Amino acid sequence: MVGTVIRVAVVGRGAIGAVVIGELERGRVPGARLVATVDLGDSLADAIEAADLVVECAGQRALAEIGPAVVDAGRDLLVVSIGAFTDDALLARLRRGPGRVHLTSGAIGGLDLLRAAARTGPLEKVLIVTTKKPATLGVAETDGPLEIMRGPAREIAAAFPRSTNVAAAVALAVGSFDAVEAVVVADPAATLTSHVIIASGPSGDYRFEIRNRPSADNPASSQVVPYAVLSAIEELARCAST
Ligand SMILES: NC(=O)C1=CN([C@@H]2O[C@H](COP(=O)(O)OP(=O)(O)OC[C@H]3O[C@@H](n4cnc5c(N)ncnc54)[C@H](OP(=O)(O)O)[C@@H]3O)[C@@H](O)[C@H]2O)C=CC1
Ligand SMILES: O=C([O-])CC(=O)C(=O)O
Repeated sequence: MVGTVIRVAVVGRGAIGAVVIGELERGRVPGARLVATVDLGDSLADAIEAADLVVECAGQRALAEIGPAVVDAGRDLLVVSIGAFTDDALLARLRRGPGRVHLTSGAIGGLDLLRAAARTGPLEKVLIVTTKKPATLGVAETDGPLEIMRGPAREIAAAFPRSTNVAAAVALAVGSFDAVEAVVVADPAATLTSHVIIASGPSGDYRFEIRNRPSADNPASSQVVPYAVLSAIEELARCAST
């Protein structure tokens, strides 16, 4: 299979999708070729037919709508809107395949270490605190940092579908949506979006602090996210060709 090029379809042409599409069009991902892009109203069936890999950049509701058709057709699916998997049935449905489901690391990192730590035994504590500007979270202006919501990652990722997919990514890495506590903070001074992840367990104590520049096109999404998607596509292309 050396020299295989994977054919990529991108669903969603918003802040994340547009950058992914542009970089693929410019040939910046070795081993991958853009064959289709899909926005609301376009034919998903044609894109699935043309592609080996479908990249979802369209939101949690869109993932639930398009995911089954993608994997049923035997196409691989790279998921950005991971918070949709607060619905256990959706994740189980997609994992039935035959297409495979892959997740982007998105706006955060450290998921590999958290996954390893969770294998050493139950983690005593896993916390993710996300801080964004109030308008970005869709809440009223605040005078200073204000905690908007705290709860299990399952509730938070569903309550803020455009802003806390990272809580779901942490939950999937450690294997529990209910053991991960997530907090959303609105802060008018948050010119950078921050995600602080704290965990402890038998293998040690962990603390990651991520401070991302928001996308100019959609401040709810961090600028780095499409580049995480592109890295994942490159890795999948490398795997397909060896
Ligand atoms: N894993 C992570 O770390 C992160 C995940 N995300 C997730 O990524 C999603 C996309 O982010 P972003 O690009 O910034 O959002 P945008 O709102 O900028 O773009 C989403 C695009 O998808 C389109 N769309 C909606 N439904 C469908 C559908 N059924 N089929 C095809 N296209 C559709 C929208 O069209 P229209 O505008 O017409 O509705 C819009 O153009 C977010 O909603 C969020 O859930 C975001 C950041 C980080
Ligand atoms: O881009 C980010 O910083 C995180 C985000 O919106 C999400 O997890 O949905």
